Amino acid sequence: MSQVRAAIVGATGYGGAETIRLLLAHPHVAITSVVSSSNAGASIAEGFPHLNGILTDKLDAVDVDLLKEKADVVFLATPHGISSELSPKLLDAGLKVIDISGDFRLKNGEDYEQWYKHKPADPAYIDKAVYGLSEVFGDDVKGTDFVSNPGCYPTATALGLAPLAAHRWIDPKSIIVDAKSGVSGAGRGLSLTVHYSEMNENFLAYKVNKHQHTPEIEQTISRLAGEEAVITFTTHLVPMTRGILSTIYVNLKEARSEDEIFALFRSYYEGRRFVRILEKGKFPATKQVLGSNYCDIGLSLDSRTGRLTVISVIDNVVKGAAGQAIQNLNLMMGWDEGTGLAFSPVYP
Ligand SMILES: NC(=O)C1=CN([C@@H]2O[C@H](COP(=O)(O)OP(=O)(O)OC[C@H]3O[C@@H](n4cnc5c(N)ncnc54)[C@H](OP(=O)(O)O)[C@@H]3O)[C@@H](O)[C@H]2O)C=CC1
Ligand SMILES: CC(=O)N[C@@H](CCC(=O)OP(=O)(O)O)C(=O)O
Repeated sequence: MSQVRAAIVGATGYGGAETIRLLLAHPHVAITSVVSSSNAGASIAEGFPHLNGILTDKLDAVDVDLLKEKADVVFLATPHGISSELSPKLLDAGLKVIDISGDFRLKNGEDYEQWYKHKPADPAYIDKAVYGLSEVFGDDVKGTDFVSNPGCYPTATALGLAPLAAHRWIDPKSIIVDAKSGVSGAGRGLSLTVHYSEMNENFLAYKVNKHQHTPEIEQTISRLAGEEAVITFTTHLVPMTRGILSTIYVNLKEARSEDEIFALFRSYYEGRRFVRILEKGKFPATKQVLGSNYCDIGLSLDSRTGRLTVISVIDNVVKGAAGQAIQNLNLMMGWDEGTGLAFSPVYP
């Protein structure tokens, strides 16, 4: 099989660097361009010494004609508001695009403007973008040229709710999500919040009732449940580098046993190797998925309140970004979805 040529725009950020790390181990992909808007001409290894002797290519400038010449598929790991302009040009040039940013996730441009505070993309391209929550909408991804990769919190949260929503077992207006992330979720750029002495031995809630992932989770759950979902969603920063733990509370529409709920999750994710449903009474820790594409889910039905608690963990830069992006490339290309991703989590 000839190699697919991949370019990474935003290669000097955390999402881009992780895409590089994972693609270097992919048997059917060759990295042919790493792109920077601010540092073209420098070696990628200059800013990322872990790549010394592995990938030392010079960074290319952002240039659609050059990308057309050098690549078949472009991963965009850029801040919001860049892909909305760049993706249409790349698609028009005949390239495949996997957008790791949030620019094409929301189907309603007004929602995007309200939550992301950027101008929405051209509606024709928003329509074209396939939302790539791989285990849930993977069939839509097959054969497409344009994937909008889900956000990190929405990946952990929606995977924890999808079987219940798709089978209409839950009240989609009763969902409360309490989610925590490591600081790499905020990217490589510096800010006071992620400063070591501010974050070390600290734990805080942020963007309360204002997080841009709220409408994305609602969009997915509404689509699956066939009725409008409204969620309460609170995000927290934890002093660790990687990992998301999403604790989800939800009311069932009708009484169900815990065994029925476990059976539903196991059958929904049957054959999907990256979602692991834990045994009854076990709950996941972020460390058990560190550096991997797994999403581990624990469940508990509280017989006292009748409420279900779902706990879902991912590595934000792998399953929450680069790993799922590559899983989506595999689906786009008709390869096994686990190609290049079949490694164990890092432990300890
Ligand atoms: N970190 C995470 O866990 C996750 C991130 N994401 C999303 O992925 C995207 C990237 O995030 P992350 O890697 O964390 O962010 P970073 O801040 O670490 O990296 C973003 C990179 O984008 C590049 N960039 C900035 N401006 C432009 C521009 N005008 N044109 C092209 N490239 C530009 C910068 O590199 P340079 O100056 O060299 O061009 C920078 O290194 C974001 O949209 C984020 O929301 C999604 C899921 C998880
Ligand atoms: C810890 C942290 O700051 N996380 C980021 C997640 C950003 C991300 O990955 O999501 P988007 O692609 O939608 O920006 C946040 O909460 O905004």
